[in-house]
Amino acid sequence: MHRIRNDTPLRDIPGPWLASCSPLWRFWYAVCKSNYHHDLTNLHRKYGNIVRIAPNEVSVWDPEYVSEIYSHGENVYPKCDMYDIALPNGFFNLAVERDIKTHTLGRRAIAKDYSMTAILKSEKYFDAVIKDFITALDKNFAQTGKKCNFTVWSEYFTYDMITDIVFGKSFGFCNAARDVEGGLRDLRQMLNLSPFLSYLPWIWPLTQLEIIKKTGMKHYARCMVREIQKRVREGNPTGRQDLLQGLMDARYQDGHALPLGEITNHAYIFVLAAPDTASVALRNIIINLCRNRDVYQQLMDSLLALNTANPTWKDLQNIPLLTAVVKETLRLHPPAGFSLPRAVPAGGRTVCGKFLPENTTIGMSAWSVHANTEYWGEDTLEFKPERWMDPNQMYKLERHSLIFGQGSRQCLGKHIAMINLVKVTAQILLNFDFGLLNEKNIKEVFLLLVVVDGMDVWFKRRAGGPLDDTIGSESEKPAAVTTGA
Ligand code: HEM
Repeated sequence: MHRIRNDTPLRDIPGPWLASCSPLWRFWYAVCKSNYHHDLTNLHRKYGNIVRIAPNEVSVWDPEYVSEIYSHGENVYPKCDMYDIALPNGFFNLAVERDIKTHTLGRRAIAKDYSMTAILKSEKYFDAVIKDFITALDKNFAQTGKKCNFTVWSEYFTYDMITDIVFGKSFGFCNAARDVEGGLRDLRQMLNLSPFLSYLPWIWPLTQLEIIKKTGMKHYARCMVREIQKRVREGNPTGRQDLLQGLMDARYQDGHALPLGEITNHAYIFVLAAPDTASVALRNIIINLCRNRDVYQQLMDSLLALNTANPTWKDLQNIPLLTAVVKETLRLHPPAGFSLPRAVPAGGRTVCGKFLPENTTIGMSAWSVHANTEYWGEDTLEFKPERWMDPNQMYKLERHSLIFGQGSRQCLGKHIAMINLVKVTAQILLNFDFGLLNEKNIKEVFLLLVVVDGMDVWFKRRAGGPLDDTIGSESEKPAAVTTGA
């Protein structure tokens, strides 16, 4: 232990003694206590801008280093070996590829389909999924008076949303009001295992055991493979340009198509990356609106002033507060709770005044970075959407926050997530009055992502809202919730 701690230039970097010589410190906080997102921030408060959190790993707190560690181009810090945990099938995997050149070429081959302009072409399909969600909330909760387990229902929505955009049809969780084919149960099982596997690397060989593969992802994997094989067999009868079609049409610079194994990996990653991140964001948006009724009221007034039951993305851009509420929620409760680890490039680097040799693992946690009062000011932990409406603050936030990561590995689905979160929030507000139940049961759990469990919500049709057929004359009411689909 003495040698692990001291036979390295990292010996001078402050941090807990146990962390400097064993992975057990992190295992205790990240796996056993499940509060690691806050524990890490407290470490930085105690030890400063750079902290040793494992024998070969440091965490950095100063937001100015975001552009150094998560950059574009030649100077990129590559992803570290923690990403090898994703089960390899031998084909390129966008989210876990560590080689910079391979990643750049692979991302370039598909990136055009994920720009804001490209994603907005699917707006009418998003509207249809949102409509299913609103109708299901109305039928199952507003009309019955039953409490809604919003932890689960927000996942139904985001799973429907991502399967619809990837495969051209949703898996129908909202309509069925249940976890179709056990896909969400599989995702949760995998999420529960992920800190354990990530922070105790010697456990990795176990992931190859048949029994773990089967319990973890059996149904989920079966659904993905079935949809892809069907597309290969039957072509694309609807002609809809969904993401799967985009992947099949995509070409590398030299003209070659993506092999099927690579397409499968992309589809897997999209359906893995979206439901948990976006659903936890939606839960936190609802919580913040319930706890900040002044902001809620301002938003309602602006939405009603639009005078339409089906505002488009473009209409909603006239309400900067709405996008600000979504971004502020993501800033205060970033779904990704782990510290986006990278490997220090060849030759080593000096960071926060400390020399780090090549291959040191280095990372920044969005939770810690966003909580840095020295950089952002004393009110950084307060819910203040207006900070996103001040051009100076917004510039700093867009550049140095880590909600979607930064640089060449920034989230590919950022626009999908933002459009859907903004639009679904608007529809929930327009259609329902709502509030939290049993607030003391709501808890955040660190599972690499920071999930929100135990969230119950009541919904009532909003008087005079699109679903309401008892109050107000026809002329006073906005049109019924129909979407462009
Ligand atoms: C609120 C929702 C979301 C959040 C907060 C989020 C957050 C992130 C973050 C922080 C990263 C960087 C990880 C790293 O650097 O290690 C990332 C990467 C990624 N995300 Fe998201 N994500 C969200 C939604 C989505 C959606 C809807 C998709 C679906 C297409 C998606 C696909 C990806 C992919 C493919 C990557 C890897 C990109 C690469 O390495 O080139 N994400 N996301």
